[in-house]
Formats: sequence, C-alpha cells, structure tokens
Amino acid sequence: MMHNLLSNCSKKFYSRELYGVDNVVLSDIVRPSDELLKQGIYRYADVMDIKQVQELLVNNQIDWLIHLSALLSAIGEKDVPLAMKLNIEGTHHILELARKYKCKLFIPSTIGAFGPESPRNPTPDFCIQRPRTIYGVSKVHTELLGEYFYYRFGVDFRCLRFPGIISADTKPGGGTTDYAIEIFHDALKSNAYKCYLRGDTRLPMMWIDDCIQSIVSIMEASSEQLKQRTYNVAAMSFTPDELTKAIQKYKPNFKISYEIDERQKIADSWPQVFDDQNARQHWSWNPKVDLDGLVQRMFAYLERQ
Ligand SMILES: NC(=O)c1ccc[n+]([C@@H]2O[C@H](COP(=O)([O-])OP(=O)(O)OC[C@H]3O[C@@H](n4cnc5c(N)ncnc54)[C@H](O)[C@@H]3O)[C@@H](O)[C@H]2O)c1
Ligand SMILES: C[C@@H](O)[C@H](N)C(=O)O
Repeated sequence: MMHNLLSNCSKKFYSRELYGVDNVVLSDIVRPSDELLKQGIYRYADVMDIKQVQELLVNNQIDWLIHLSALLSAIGEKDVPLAMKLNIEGTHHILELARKYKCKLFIPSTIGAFGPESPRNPTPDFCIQRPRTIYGVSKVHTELLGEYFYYRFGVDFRCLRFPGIISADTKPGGGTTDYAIEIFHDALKSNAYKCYLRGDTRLPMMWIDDCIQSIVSIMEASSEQLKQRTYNVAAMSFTPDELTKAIQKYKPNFKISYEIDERQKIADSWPQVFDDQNARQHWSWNPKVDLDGLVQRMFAYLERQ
C-alpha cells in the first residue's frame, strides 16, 4: 500500500524509491538545490506556522508524517529560545496535526535525550533521563508527549533514538557528533583534522543508510510488533582515536590534533554504547554498516565529488 508522506526536512529522508516519487513531499524552509527539485516534490513549509503545514498536509492527502526539523545539540545551546520554539512548539504543531488528520507520525529522538545520571555503557531504553542540553530536554519532551498522544488520542506515534548520523552528501547541522563528518572532509583537503572532542570520547554512531532503513522498518512494523513507542537504535560506537586509525588505513599520513571546546561537556554526558536489544527483538532491527564500512563509503562518495 502506498502512503503519501510528508518529510519536513529536505535533506536526509530519501525514500522515494520505496514509496514513489509522487507520494513523497519534502518540505523545509531552505531554498532547494536544482538537484533536489529534479528529484520530486519540494514545498516550503515553516513548522512554526501550523497553517502552512496543515495546508500541505491537506492538499497532498498526507497520511504519514516524518517530522525531522530540529535544532541540534551544540547549536541549540547557542540559541535556546529558537531551540525551544522549533523543537518544542514546532513539535506541538506536528502532534496536533497528526491527531487531527489521523496521520502515522515519526519523530526522531537521540542519544542526547540521556544525561550524566543515565547509565552510559550500555544505555538501555528505560533508565533515568536528565539531559543537560535544551536539545535533550526538548527530545525527552517529544518522547513523552508523543507517547501521551498515543495513549490518550490513539495517534500512531513512533520514535527512534538515533546515534550520531554520518552521511557524505549533507553538511553537519550543529551537533556534538559533527566531528565524525568534518574529519573526512579535512582528511581529503589537508590530510589533517583538529578535533574538538578528546581522543577517547566514545559515542554511538550510524551510517545514514542504516538510519533511513530504521525509519522505514519502524514505520512498517505492525502495531502488535511494537511493545513500546520509543526505541534506541545502535550500529557502532567509536572514539576520535579509533576513527583516526580507520581513516589511516586509507590515508596513512592523516594526522589528528585536539583543541577541546564546550562540546566535550555535552559528549561526556551522553551514552557511550547504546543498548538496542528491544528494537532487534521486537521488529528485527539489524544495521548493516560498521566502522570500516562507514569509512569506505565516506571516502568513496567524497572522492567522486
Ligand atoms: N544528525 C544526527 O546525528 C541526528 C542524531 C539523532 C537525531 N537526529 C534527529 O534527526 C532530525 C534531523 O536532524 P539533521 O541532522 O538532519 O538536522 P539538521 O540541522 O541538519 O536539519 C534540520 C533541518 O530543519 C530545518 N528547519 C529549521 N527550522 C525549520 C522550520 N522552522 N521549519 C521547517 N524546517 C526547519 C533546517 O532548514 C534543516 O534543513 C532532528 O530531529 C534530529 O534531532 C539527528
Ligand atoms: C546525536 C545527535 O542528536 C546530533 N548529531 C547532535 O550531536 O546533536
């Protein structure tokens, strides 16, 4: 069965092969590239303006909503009022529209929804969550409110807590895990990278294709399979030192140096290793790409550019 699907963030949810070009509407507030416009439907919609999203949803007979727009952890700390507006008020709009129009709704959460009091290695689905960033607080809010809308109004809310997502074709959006993307660009440009996290900072990470597959899998899982509405998903965990060693297999002269900044404090409060056994058991989550696979894919893509 086909779904009309609205993904309100232009970049990372490429599911047109699966659901059909005319059934996927991408929306954002940024000016789209020519390439993006050629790929299918793109519409401007600001999630702060509920009427704009409502119009899009009605006019396109949307029945699945993939709500991705958010301010990430590091950039959120630089503009807390905007993060509160986008991540909290924007999410309220989306939840309300999903309720009104009976849409199936996906909103991602993050490793950042945990905090210094959470167990860090491994971090299970259910444990204390006291994040210390506005990003993390907004995502715990999303998890709880989404589940409330499910139990109270029957909204088919589905949520995955993602690790740092690594992709080659988009610029990082202001996260604490950005180093693991920037490092590849600098490796190709100058064979060196100055990292803002300590070399032993272990964080969960995931290749973009696994991320997209996890969204498709949870959206297609039957309600009976889902024993909870928010799941951790994991693929790998590594440190900047370990990533450097994996990069040096391709570029033996690559050098890393360190200049630690405020993002270290955020990373130190986050999970090191994610426990995703519930996702694996309940709806057969099974990531494909490990650290070497990720490095190989990044270089293959970037060297083609
Ligand atoms: N990238 C990661 O490592 C990661 C990890 C865990 C969870 N997530 C979640 O995945 C989602 C997408 O993350 P991302 O990395 O693509 O973020 P990003 O910062 O790269 O993209 C966010 C997008 O939201 C858009 N946006 C901003 N304000 C908007 C508005 N008012 N209306 C509509 N769109 C607006 C931006 O233009 C941008 O394209 C977020 O919810 C994030 O929390 C991402
Ligand atoms: C982990 C994730 O949510 C995002 N990449 C961030 O660092 O903020």
